[in-house]
Amino acid sequence: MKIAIIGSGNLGLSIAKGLLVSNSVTTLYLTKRNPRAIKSWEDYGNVTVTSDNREAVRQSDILIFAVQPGQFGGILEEIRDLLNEKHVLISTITGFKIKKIESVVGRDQYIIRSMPNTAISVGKSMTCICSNEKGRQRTDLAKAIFNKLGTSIEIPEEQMRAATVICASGIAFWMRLIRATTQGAIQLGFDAREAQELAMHTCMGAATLLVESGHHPEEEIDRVTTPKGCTIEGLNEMEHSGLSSSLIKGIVASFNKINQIADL
Ligand SMILES: NC(=O)C1=CN([C@@H]2O[C@H](COP(=O)(O)OP(=O)(O)OC[C@H]3O[C@@H](n4cnc5c(N)ncnc54)[C@H](OP(=O)(O)O)[C@@H]3O)[C@@H](O)[C@H]2O)C=CC1
Ligand SMILES: O=C(O)[C@@H]1CCC=N1
Repeated sequence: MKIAIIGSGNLGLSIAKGLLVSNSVTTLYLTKRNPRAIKSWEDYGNVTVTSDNREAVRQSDILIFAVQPGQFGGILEEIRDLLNEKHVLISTITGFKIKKIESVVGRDQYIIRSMPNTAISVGKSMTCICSNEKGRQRTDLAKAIFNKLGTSIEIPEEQMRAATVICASGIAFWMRLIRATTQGAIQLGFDAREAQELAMHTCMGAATLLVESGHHPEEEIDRVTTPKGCTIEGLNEMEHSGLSSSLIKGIVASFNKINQIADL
């Protein structure tokens, strides 16, 4: 696959790492306006780092856009005359509707909107995708790419804002929970490194249990909570302090913020 990542910042480079580690690219163009800081990515051999978006588009078939929302329209204008039947446009840009993309490049392009997260760099992204009408012919391709870098599902475009909160911002939410657990473990006597290791691997174990069993979380909680035991004591104290409620409120606040800033 000949892929270009237009906008190689936090997310763009996470995608690049995932693609390279999983051997998913023949050639990879990485673009940004100031490419000097990422020049060392060319050491991979099949990677070209450049500020020339047009050259990247000419040399690639799959174009992954990972710039800030305010930068995307101008870039589409810049490259639209180069687009042809070989190109598949994959946007990761928050709140940038397919209709708005089509208004610049036309409806006769394969357009996919995606919402991955930074765990794509380690092949563990939960990625939601949707497409324009023509793009439906390329959703299998997009899914194949994102499934190599984690798990993907197709959703209606109206749910992309919610997917952004749960999957993309979600990485930060889970990180904060892991950090809080680490702080608790340090207070109980583990050193910081050990504490983080215990928190990370327990978190991974919990998620893996659900993924592999298909169980509801409460079913697994029931297996752990000994009557009159320490687990239920801890869980109830957390709930008295609003654990579930504060998570839900945070998710809804994040969603409301997207509604304010996004053009949907
Ligand atoms: N970060 C995340 O976890 C996620 C982000 N997203 C979405 O992905 C997009 C990117 O986010 P993020 O990676 O955090 O943002 P960053 O600001 O880290 O990256 C944006 C990149 O775009 C480059 N850029 C800006 N203008 C141009 C241009 N004209 N041509 C080429 N490159 C350009 C910038 O580099 P330079 O200034 O050198 O040009 C920068 O490296 C956003 O729309 C965000 O909503 C979606 C899901 C998760
Ligand atoms: O925080 C943000 O607005 C962007 C979108 C999802 C992740 N980062």
